Amino acid sequence: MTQPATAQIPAAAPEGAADRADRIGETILDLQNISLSFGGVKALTDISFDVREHEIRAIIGPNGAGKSSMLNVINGVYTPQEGRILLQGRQFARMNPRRAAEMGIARTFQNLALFKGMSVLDNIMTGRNLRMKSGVLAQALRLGSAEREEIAHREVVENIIDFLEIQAWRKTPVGRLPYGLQKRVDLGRALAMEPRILLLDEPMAGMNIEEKQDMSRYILDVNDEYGTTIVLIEHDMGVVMDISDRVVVLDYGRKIGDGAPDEVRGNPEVVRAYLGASH
Ligand SMILES: Nc1ncnc2c1ncn2[C@@H]1O[C@H](COP(=O)(O)OP(=O)(O)OP(=O)(O)O)[C@@H](O)[C@H]1O
Repeated sequence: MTQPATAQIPAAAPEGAADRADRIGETILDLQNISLSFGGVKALTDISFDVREHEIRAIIGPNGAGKSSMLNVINGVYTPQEGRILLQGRQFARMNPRRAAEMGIARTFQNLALFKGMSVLDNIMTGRNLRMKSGVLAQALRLGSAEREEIAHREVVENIIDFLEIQAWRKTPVGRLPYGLQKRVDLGRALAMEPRILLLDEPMAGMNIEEKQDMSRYILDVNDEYGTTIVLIEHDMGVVMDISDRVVVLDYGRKIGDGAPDEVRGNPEVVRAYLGASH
């Protein structure tokens, strides 16, 4: 059964949005006329939007709207047939995951990409891989420079563990943690890359209300304290409207809305898409 749009699109003003608005900078990521098809299926049609430095930018839309595809275009997993990506002023017809990571894009996954048998500490440490200079052999032999490097990396990881308040589970295998905490560890792994842009794929999926509130606070804190630009996909409209500076709305692979939460909430096409949606 469908619910009235007002029930799905809450009217709460974004908390702290005015403060953050002062800190939002120039465009850091610009998607221009992106089209992506899988065989006969058009996942994205002529989508353009930009992301500004230090912004929290949400991508929303009903099931199958193209949100995950858009995130996969940004981090180079999918190559669009048309359009271009401008990242920090450099133009790309195609991105690839390694280049995206080297240019400071990190990502969390809807279906967690953690090593369940490894500890919280070691999982977050995997996020440092790209930044490690010394090879596996030097580290295994604990050669001087490799040891110093590992100590420095561990310090970054310990700071992230403190920041996310997961000290009590540092040595616990991730598979033994409740789902909400595993999501927090996945965020920690992405933060360990010290990203400039963080892509969050449904960070609150499967969480209870309390876990959602915690995760919202961590996202806002990452944005504030680390200055990280955040692009997030989220189904929970309440969360999106509360924490986002601007929202892009997709429906059937097309952009039907783009603006501040209040503007998007009042957009008749967006209301129609959500009234017609089954979730
Ligand atoms: N790898 C793929 N191969 C074929 N079709 C795909 C692939 N990935 C996505 N699609 C199709 O592209 C369209 C957009 O899917 P996408 O997963 O991007 O939407 P979404 O908004 O993220 O959906 P959801 O909210 O359900 O996760 C859908 O029709 C989907 O079936």
